[in-house]
Amino acid sequence: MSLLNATQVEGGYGGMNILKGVDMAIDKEDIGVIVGPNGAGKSTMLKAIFGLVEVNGGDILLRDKSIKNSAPNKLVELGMGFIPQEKNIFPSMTVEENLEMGAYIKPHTTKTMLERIYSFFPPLLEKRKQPAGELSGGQRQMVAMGRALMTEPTLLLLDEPTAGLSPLYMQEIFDRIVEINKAGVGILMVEQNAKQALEIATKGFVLASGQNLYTDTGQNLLNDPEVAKSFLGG
Ligand SMILES: Nc1ncnc2c1ncn2[C@@H]1O[C@H](COP(=O)(O)OP(=O)(O)OP(=O)(O)O)[C@@H](O)[C@H]1O
Repeated sequence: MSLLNATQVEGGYGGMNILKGVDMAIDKEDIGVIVGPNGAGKSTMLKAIFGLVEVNGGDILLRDKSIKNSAPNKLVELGMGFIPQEKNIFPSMTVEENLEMGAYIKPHTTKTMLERIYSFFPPLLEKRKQPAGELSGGQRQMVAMGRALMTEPTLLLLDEPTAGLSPLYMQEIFDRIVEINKAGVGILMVEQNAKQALEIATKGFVLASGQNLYTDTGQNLLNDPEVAKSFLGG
């Protein structure tokens, strides 16, 4: 049984299908990375899984049950977390308030979860009383990830977690993602920093024009000359 099994997903905006039959399966042990050119439908696929984009065809199963077109709040209750690329923190609230907001469906676990989040992201403990908007880009991304982890998801969806970060912070975020995965959370993320992301990917998906072009382990995609030439900058 896959944690997530999306088959032949069609969907998009206003009746127009951006996704034209996309397949994607993720297990608990997996770090799945979606790469591909601008406009390929990478973000649209994540949003379709999280109920933010209408799915018109195919199916999306979470632990063998269809969640197609389920509302995001229901999906959070079922163990899914989603971190959008933009506006993923409340800048005027403190780091800790941001994290506490994440625990809304399980308020009784707040204290334990805060401790767990601070162990994943030590810099956040130090800055817990500061407004999140004052933090560096990498630390703000940690707040966004921490907030999503407060509900103890089993599947975490991340839309370009390293966008706009320096190479050092990028690697730090990827390292944290590996640790979160090792703690038992399946990962599916969209990345523009394709090479570095595929390094940690157990599964890589190259999307183009709303379709799967290549699906393989991250390492095999990195070693594939065709993929390297067309999608990884040679
Ligand atoms: N809210 C929306 N309404 C209508 N069309 C949209 C909307 N969001 C995205 N699109 C269109 O859907 C297509 C796929 O967009 P998507 O954001 O999924 O691409 P992507 O592969 O994530 O690329 P990028 O790296 O540019 O974000 C694009 O043609 C885009 O213009």
